[in-house]
Amino acid sequence: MNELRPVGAATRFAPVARNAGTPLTLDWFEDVQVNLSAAERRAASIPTRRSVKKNYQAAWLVKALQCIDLTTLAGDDTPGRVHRLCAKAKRPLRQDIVKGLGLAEMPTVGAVCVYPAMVAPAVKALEGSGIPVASVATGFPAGLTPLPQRLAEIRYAVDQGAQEIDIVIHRAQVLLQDWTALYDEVAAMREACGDAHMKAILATGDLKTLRNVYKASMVAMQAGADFIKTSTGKEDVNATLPVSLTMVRALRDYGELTGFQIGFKPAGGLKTAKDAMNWLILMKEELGRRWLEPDLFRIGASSMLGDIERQLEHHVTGRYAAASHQPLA
Ligand SMILES: O=C[C@H](O)COP(=O)(O)O
Repeated sequence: MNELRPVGAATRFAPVARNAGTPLTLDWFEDVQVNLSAAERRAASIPTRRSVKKNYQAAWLVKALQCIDLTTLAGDDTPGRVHRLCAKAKRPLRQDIVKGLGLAEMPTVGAVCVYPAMVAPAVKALEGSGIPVASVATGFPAGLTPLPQRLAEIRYAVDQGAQEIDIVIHRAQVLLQDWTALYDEVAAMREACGDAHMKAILATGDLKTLRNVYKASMVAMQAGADFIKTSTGKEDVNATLPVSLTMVRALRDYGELTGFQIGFKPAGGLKTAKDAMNWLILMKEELGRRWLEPDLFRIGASSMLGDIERQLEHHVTGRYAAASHQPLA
C-alpha cells in the first residue's frame, strides 16, 4: 500500500525556468498510441491510495489548498464578489484551525483566477499579499473569436496586472490534426503574454480521444506553454483522472526531451478534498515530489476550498483530533 507522508511546509525551490518551447517537432508525438483501457485502469487505482494514515492527511490538504487557483468565472461576477474571493484567498482558513494545525502562519492559495474585466479589482484586493492574479483570455471558454482579438485580450489582461494567463486552444485545430496552425496560434499567445506565465487550456472534453489529448499537450508545450490545463470548467466533461494521466505523461516526455519542467493544472468539476488528494497522489506518483508545489501544480476550482476547510476543521476539533498534532514541517 502506498503511504502518503507529510509533504511539509512550502519548500523553497529555485523557480522553474520559463519554458522556451521548441520548433514544432511532429516526430515527438505523431505516432503516439494511448491505450484508453490501460489509462483508465491506472487512473482507477489512484483513489485506493487514499487509504492513508490520517495523521498525514492534514499536511496534504494544506498543500492542496496552497495549490488552488481560487476561481470565479461567472457572467454575474462583480468587483464586490472578486473582493470577497480575494479576502478568502488571503485567509482561507479560520485562525483557530491554523492554530490547531500548528501552522506558523496562515497559508494562502496559489492564485486567484478571474475574467479579464475583473483583473484590476483582484490586483487591488490582493496588493501586498504575494498572491498572483490569473486571467482567462483568448475568448474563454470557446476560443472562437478572431486571433487578433484573442491576442489583444491577453495584452489587456497583462496590462491590468495579471501575472498568469490561462489561454484556451482552438479545438478544431486538434480535431482536424492541424498541428502547425495550433502551434502558431499558441506561440503567438505565448509572445503576447510577455513575462506572464501562460497556462494552455486544452478543453480535453472536446478533444474526443486521449491520443488527441497527448498530441495537443505536446504541441502546446512545444509552443511555449508553462502549464497545461485540462478544462475550462464549461465543457460537458472536465478534469478526469485518465485525461490527467495522459497529460502528465506528455509533460514528463517533454521534460525528458527538453529539460523544461512544465506545470499541470486540472480544472473543472473538482469540488472535494478527496478530489484534491487523488490529484496530489497522481502528481507524486507520476512526476515526483517536485510537482506538489504551486509553481508546478495548480488545481483550478471555484468550490473546493470549503470542503478542504471542513476536513481540516475535523482534524483539529473532530474525530481526527489526535492526528492533527503530527508535525506538518
Ligand atoms: O479554471 C477553473 C475552472 O473554470 C473552475 O471550474 P469549476 O467552477 O468547475 O470549479
